[in-house]
Amino acid sequence: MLTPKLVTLLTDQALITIVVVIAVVLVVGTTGLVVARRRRAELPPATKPASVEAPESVEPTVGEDAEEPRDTPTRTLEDTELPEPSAPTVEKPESAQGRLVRLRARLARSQGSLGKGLLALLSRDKLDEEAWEDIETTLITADVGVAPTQELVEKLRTRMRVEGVGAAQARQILREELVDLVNPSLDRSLKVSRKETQPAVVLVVGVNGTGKTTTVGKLARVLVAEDKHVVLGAADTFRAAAADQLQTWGERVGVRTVRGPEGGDPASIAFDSVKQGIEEEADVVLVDTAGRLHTKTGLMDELGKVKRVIEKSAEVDEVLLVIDATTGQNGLTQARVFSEVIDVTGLVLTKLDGTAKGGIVIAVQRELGVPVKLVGLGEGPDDLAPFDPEEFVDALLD
Ligand SMILES: Nc1nc2c(ncn2[C@@H]2O[C@H](COP(=O)(O)OP(=O)(O)OP(=O)(O)O)[C@@H](O)[C@H]2O)c(=O)[nH]1
Repeated sequence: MLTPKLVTLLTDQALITIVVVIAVVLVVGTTGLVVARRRRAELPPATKPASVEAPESVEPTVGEDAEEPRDTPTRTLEDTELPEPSAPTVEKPESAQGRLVRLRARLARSQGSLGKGLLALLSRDKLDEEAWEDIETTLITADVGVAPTQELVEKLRTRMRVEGVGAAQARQILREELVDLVNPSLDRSLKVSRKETQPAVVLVVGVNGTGKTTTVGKLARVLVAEDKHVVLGAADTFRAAAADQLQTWGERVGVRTVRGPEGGDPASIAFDSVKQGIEEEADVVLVDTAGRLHTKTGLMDELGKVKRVIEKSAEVDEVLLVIDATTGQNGLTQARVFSEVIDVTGLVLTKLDGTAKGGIVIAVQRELGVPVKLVGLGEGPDDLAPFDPEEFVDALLD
């Protein structure tokens, strides 16, 4: 029989046992939970599958780009080549010596028929009246002009009579007389040297289309090849593209172009370009002008103003008149008008490569009393050369 004392003792033991069991269960359970949490925290992050199936290609529909997208999986950073930063390339213009040799050959090619024609006629065994008439016609056809032709024929007649005939003799006499006619005593040097505090200023004038802008560009190259510091003035505000054209010429040889608004005042641009030249301590400022020949008074007003405005800050050292050699008598008439409105100091004969009428050199010098200083012999950037009478005549006779 259980005594009350025994019952109390049993109950106490049972209670202790229950408490111990609960405590053990609690401790084991908590430890399990903590370990499980830690394990989960230590697991690596979920990775993508090693290969992903490319989606089936789908034809692009309206509004989608039909080309392969730029960011396809095959494009990696390594295949993308970065472009080299492009530095502006400045050209080195051809030296004077190089261009003279090359252009002499071109001159000989274009003018050969004049020289060879004359030589063939003069070398005839019998120089009768008909032969002399043919010589005259050849000279007139080559634009030598009537008065210089008669002068030359007269001298040739006398010398051939006195000194005798024969091919070698004829060549020598013709060479001497032609050189004399082109007048080697004229000063053909270009005034392009800086003075004490000022750059030299060259104004380039002439009828539109004769090659003024091209000549300014080519002349800049001649001067850069001589290590001169050049500034260009785009005072041809009449033809919209002229300033761009000039700037392009300048950029090719690292020369600055001063320009103004389209249709702006040419005199103010000419002034600004000279001011820029003074500031930069340039050797020479080349000013391109518009060539429209509206009326003589209009032309006089415009060119006169350009010159006067420049002269507020610097002297104008050269006024170069550009004449297109292919325009013959017409070109001469236009040149006369220009020389009446402004004091021309030198002539530039362009497009001599495009005509066999090199006699224009003689005619135009006679007509205007001004020396040909430069000749244009092609559209290439270095196709401009100083004019040399002996070289010119030798090229005719080669
Ligand atoms: N074959 C040849 N073409 C030339 C020569 N000089 C200039 N030209 C060409 O003649 C054309 C007219 O030249 P430009 O320099 O634009 O003439 P521009 O006198 O400035 O004309 P405007 O600005 O309208 O007054 C261009 O196509 C030139 O390439 C040359 O010596 N030989």
